[in-house]
Amino acid sequence: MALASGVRFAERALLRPWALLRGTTLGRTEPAAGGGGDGARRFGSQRVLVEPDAASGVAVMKLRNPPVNALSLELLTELVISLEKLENDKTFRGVILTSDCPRVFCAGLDLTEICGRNPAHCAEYWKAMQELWLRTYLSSLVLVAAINGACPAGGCIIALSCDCRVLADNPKYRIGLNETLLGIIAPFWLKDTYVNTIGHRASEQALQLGSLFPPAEALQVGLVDQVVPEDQVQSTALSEMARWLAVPDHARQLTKNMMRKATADRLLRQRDADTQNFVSFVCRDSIQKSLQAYLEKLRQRKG
Ligand SMILES: CCCCCCCCCCCC/C=C/CC(=O)SCCNC(=O)CCNC(=O)[C@H](O)C(C)(C)COP(=O)(O)OP(=O)(O)OC[C@H]1O[C@@H](n2cnc3c(N)ncnc32)[C@H](O)[C@@H]1OP(=O)(O)O
Repeated sequence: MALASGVRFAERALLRPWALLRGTTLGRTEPAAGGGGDGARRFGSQRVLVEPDAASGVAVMKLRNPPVNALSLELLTELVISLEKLENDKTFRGVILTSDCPRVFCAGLDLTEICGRNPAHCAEYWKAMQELWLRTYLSSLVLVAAINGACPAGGCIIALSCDCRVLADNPKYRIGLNETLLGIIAPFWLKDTYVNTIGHRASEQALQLGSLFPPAEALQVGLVDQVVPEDQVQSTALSEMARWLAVPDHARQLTKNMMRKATADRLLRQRDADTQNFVSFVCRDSIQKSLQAYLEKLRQRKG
């Protein structure tokens, strides 16, 4: 079959996610509100709600890890498994990724997963983060991010791994990689994803400054493809999806692979070294202190 052998190669190289699954409730299926037939049944897990529409071949995947969809190990694992499930079901050609939590798309890494944790836990956590990025970045499905809330750091990376981004026009919904402001450094594959999206000079500035862009600026710099009123985010994401699905799958998939494979391969070639770098970096006393102070500031800052 003509379908990207490169995509398959990369997919084979990925970890099986099942080993990561702890205390999740994946596979549960329930009728969607008001729904009847198979196409209206939703499935998912505790932290990821999937609303599939078999007729259109599009599923809406909602992150629901309140209060801020921080990427806990469980959420990362459930996202990988839900995506894999949709990829293996040939009924589906596209996924709209959005948030079920008000005002926040995704707050990025769950800092409690790397603060005061032992190196083994940090390593397990980072491998799950790599896995989610590889899966989304190389997904054979069309992925559209319907960004209906704040989208810093790891949240931004999930959105950038999609094929297209629609952001709600609310000045509080800022998007970008703010790692430097936490005293940490974006690893090379986050940097590569940024550069591939907005170019080298804009990334150089934004990464060093830890810039979080409000909607108009995010559109201008190319971090998102559309900015629309909040109540039009889903409908616009669906229109974008239709545009992408109008292209024959095999041609689109091969082209996506051609554009993204080299970037993904860079991580695949040095996954263990990247994990070791991450662990030794975040386990430093000075970095732990910065992260603790940042978390404390977040907890004290309300509203
Ligand atoms: C020299 C060699 C080097 C080689 C090194 C290579 C390796 C480098 C390693 C570095 C890794 C880099 C990767 C980083 C990616 C990341 O994702 S880091 C995470 C960054 N995230 C953020 O900065 C977001 C922080 N959160 C917010 O700004 C806000 O919460 C919000 C805008 C998302 C939402 O605001 P609001 O609705 O007002 O909610 P809050 O009241 O702020 O928060 C509610 C609640 O949630 C807790 N919380 C928020 N974010 C996080 C988080 N990311 N993790 C954990 N918990 C979070 C917050 O503390 C509140 O908790 P309480 O209710 O007070 O308990």
